[in-house]
This record gives sequence, C-alpha cells and structure tokens, in this order.
Amino acid sequence: MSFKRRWSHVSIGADLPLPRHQHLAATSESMLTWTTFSKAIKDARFLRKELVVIIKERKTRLEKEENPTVHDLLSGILLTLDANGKFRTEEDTADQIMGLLIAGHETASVALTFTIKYLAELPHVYRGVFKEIMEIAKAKGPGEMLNWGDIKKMSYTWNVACEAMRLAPPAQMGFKEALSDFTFDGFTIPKGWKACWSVHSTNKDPEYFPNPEQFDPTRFEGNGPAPYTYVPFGGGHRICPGREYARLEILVFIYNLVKKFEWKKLVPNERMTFNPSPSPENGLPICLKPHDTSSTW
Ligand code: HEM
Repeated sequence: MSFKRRWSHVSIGADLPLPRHQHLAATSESMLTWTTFSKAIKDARFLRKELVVIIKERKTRLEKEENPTVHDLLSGILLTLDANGKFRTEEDTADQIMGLLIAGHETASVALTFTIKYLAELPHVYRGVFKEIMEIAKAKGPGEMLNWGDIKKMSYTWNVACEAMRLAPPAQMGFKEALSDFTFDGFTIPKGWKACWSVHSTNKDPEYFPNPEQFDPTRFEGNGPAPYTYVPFGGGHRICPGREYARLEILVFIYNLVKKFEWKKLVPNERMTFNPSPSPENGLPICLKPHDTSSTW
C-alpha cells in the first residue's frame, strides 16, 4: 500500500454536524456583540422556528394517541409536566432542545478536540494512554465491545482528558444568582445579583494547581483536586447532569482512535480562538498514521 493511501488527513475541531455558529448562538446572544454573532443569532432563530414546526406536528400526533408514551427526547419533553404542573409550550420545548444540543454536543466536541491536540503534542502522555488502552484491547476477543469494567480501567486516559478540560474548559463561565447578601474578597454582592463564575481562572489557580499552564495528568491521581477548585462541569446541585455520559463518550472515542492510530498536527503553532468555546483556528487538522504501518512521518 502506498505511503499516501495509508495516511488520512482529518479535521477534528470543525467536525460538527450543524454549522458551528448554530451551537454557539444561545450563549452568544447574552455575552457577545451583536455584530460578531448576528449571523449565528439569525441561524439560531431560524433553527428554533423550524423546531417549533416539528414540535407542533408531534404534539398534534401525540394528542391523537389514546395512551401516548415516551419513546424519545421530544415525546419525553412534551409529555412531562413542568415545575408549575403544566405542559410546555412549543417555544419552551424548542428552547429545551436547543439548550441540550449546545450543552451536550459542543462541550464534548471541544473536550475531545483538546485531548487530541495534547496527545499530538506530548508523546510521553500519548504513550501512557496507548499502554492503558492496549492492555484493555489485548484482553478482548475479536469484535468484543467495551464494557463498563473497561471504562473504569481507563483512569490515566480520563486524567488526561480532565487535564485537557482544565487547560481548555469547553464551557468558559456560568451565572449564579445570589440567594442572600454576601461579601467575597472585599466585594459585597447583594441578594438577587447575578454573579459570573469563571471556569478558566478557577481551574488555573496556582494555589491548587502549581505550574498551572503545565499539562500534568497526575494532578488527578489519588483524591484529585480539592472540591470546587476544578470546575469544567460546574458544581453544586446544578452541576452538569451530562458529565458521566460525556466521560463515556470521550473515553470510547479516544479508545478507538488510540487503538488504531497515532497522529501529528498539520499546523504546528495553530492559534486558539474563543467564540465562546476554545477552538483551534484551522479546526485542528491532523495526519493519522495506523499502528500497523512501517512508514515514517
Ligand atoms: C465535556 C462535556 C461537558 C462539559 C464540559 C459540560 C459543562 C457544563 C457546565 C459548566 C454546566 C453548568 C453547571 C453549573 O451551572 O454549575 C453544564 C450544565 C448542563 N449540562 Fe453539561 N457539560 C458537558 C456535557 C454535557 C452533556 C453530554 C449533556 C447532555 C447530554 C449536558 C447537559 C447539561 C445540562 C442539561 C446542563 C444544565 C443543568 C442545570 O442547569 O441544571 N452536558 N454543563
């Protein structure tokens, strides 16, 4: 097989099924300028309108059923009463679905992109992940799928993904409402004010993460970081409900990628942009090399 046919060029960061700006729109509207995101907002509004049409059709169908049952996300949202004991409006349902698309897809895509980036840049980290993954892979029969026990064994790989999310958190910030007046670091925050918490600066506090810019997955060994010092998934009772699913998604993806390939970045000093999630400017193009080839880079 020729050198060229054995290698594939793929673009990881830009690999979203919807145009990237559609995923960004809901958060961008409140945080970023209208000029920068006017197209994103327009697209999001268009998507929301389309969703409302689909939701109306589904609602009509469900109303005609004698015993409607939940069989997917949309029927689940439509058949569940909200906090006020009422069924959701079509608009509210569309917002719920768009929220889930942004919360569940963009975030995991960013976490994977940066894990792949760091694995390309740090061969000793790649070797550690490869070793852990091949131990699991070698114990598997032909075609045997990963199971929960295998996922639990991928602790080093998860530490690597956690460290990637520490340095490049997919969600940059969030808002919390003060339930009572309080003083923090000399500033008084009155009850009812919205406080913006930053994942980025929390994750890089040198008091808890010495040499904060250095990639070091061993930070997560043992008991790992102290509570509320590492917050890519937020914290408290509104902590990300999708975090275990995200762990599964990230580990299964990395397992399958590392089992078959090593890779190198095609743009060595690719610039990172924030809009608002971190994103490699060129979409992190990489060159994949299968393990079973003797060709060199
Ligand atoms: C690497 C992947 C992910 C990251 C980094 C992430 C991050 C976050 C963060 C920072 C929050 C705010 C938490 C807070 O306010 O304390 C959040 C909330 C949320 N996430 Fe995730 N998330 C990820 C994956 C997912 C997935 C896969 C889903 C669903 C399938 C999901 C669904 C949600 C939902 C519904 C909320 C709102 C929870 C609430 O307000 O009660 N997330 N996520």
